[in-house]
Amino acid sequence: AGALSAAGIGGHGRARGTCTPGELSGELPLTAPAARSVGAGRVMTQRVLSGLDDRLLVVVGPCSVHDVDAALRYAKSLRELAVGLAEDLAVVMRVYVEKPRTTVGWTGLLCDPALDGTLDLDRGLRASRALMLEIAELGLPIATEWLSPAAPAYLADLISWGAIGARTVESQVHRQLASGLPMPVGMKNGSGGSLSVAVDAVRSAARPHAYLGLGRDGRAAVVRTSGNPDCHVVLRGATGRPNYRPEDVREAARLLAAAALPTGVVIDASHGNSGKDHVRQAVVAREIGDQVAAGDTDIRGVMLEGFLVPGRQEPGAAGAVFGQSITDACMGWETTADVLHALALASRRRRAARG
Ligand SMILES: C[C@@H](OP(=O)(O)O)C(=O)O
Ligand SMILES: [Mn+2]
Repeated sequence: AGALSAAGIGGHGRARGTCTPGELSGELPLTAPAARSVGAGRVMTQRVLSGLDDRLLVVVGPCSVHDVDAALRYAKSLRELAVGLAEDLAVVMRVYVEKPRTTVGWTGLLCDPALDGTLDLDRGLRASRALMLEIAELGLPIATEWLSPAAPAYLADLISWGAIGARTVESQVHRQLASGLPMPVGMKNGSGGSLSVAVDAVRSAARPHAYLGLGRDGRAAVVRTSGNPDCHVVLRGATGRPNYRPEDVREAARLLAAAALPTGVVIDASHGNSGKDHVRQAVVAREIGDQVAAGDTDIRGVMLEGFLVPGRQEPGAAGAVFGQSITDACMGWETTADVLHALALASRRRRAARG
């Protein structure tokens, strides 16, 4: 008999209560410094995405967080670099605690903090919120992908920019979720490369919705949303089909304009745009920088996957490498810093070209 049997549905699962969102916030409250960082990060991303702020948004960090010490070490280095480049770049750190898998695999810090399939979500929820709090208190805005519809109730107050991934961008559940979130949300193009599903997702998320959700008290709730006006498309390519080039940005702008939506996009230099090859990713990021320097104002931001050590390793590998991704391959710190300097120069050149 499954959990759903309690509801008379029958099924193969079983449910056991966990902390409510209110209880987790009570254990790990949003502090004033963290709230200031989150709020400033939301205003920054909204202003850059709308074009009010002419800098370039850079969403950068590891594909996934599996080791909180390594993530914090990275955050401290990134914060320092972000301050130095703040004239030209608006930097937000990827703190991805939920990982969508094409088939099966490790599902992230929130679901499997021990990296061993024990799926201790009680521990993962706390580890995720505690890490995000520490990073926000550094004054570094945080980006994350929203996967479980219940996750925002526990973590949204710490996030300045969200993503709906390529595997869930067609999901009405995720579009409804995004329509009520208090931060800009990037809609990745479909895993097969479809731009239109991302444009549809932006349109849907901009509208009010009502859905069955989770309240802070942990009870099921009817969630009513007003619509999120700060959603946008993220060009992340697809297998063998990169979409970061000028003609792709023009196509995205055409589809967005046809839907009476703002034409600004973020381009993900990783994933389908570089075949998850961290060496190729740096080349792609520089090419995107060239497009920015040439004056392309529809490119509002760039997503990069970078960590302390380049490449990737298997989860739980013997002799695990500190600061190396256990999901998609990432650029190392030095390469990421070089790319950020190049993107800052590109942003400066775009500003100069616009006079
Ligand atoms: C999950 C992945 O995003 P995408 O949905 O583009 O594969 C990522 O950002 O690590
Ligand atoms: Mn990734």
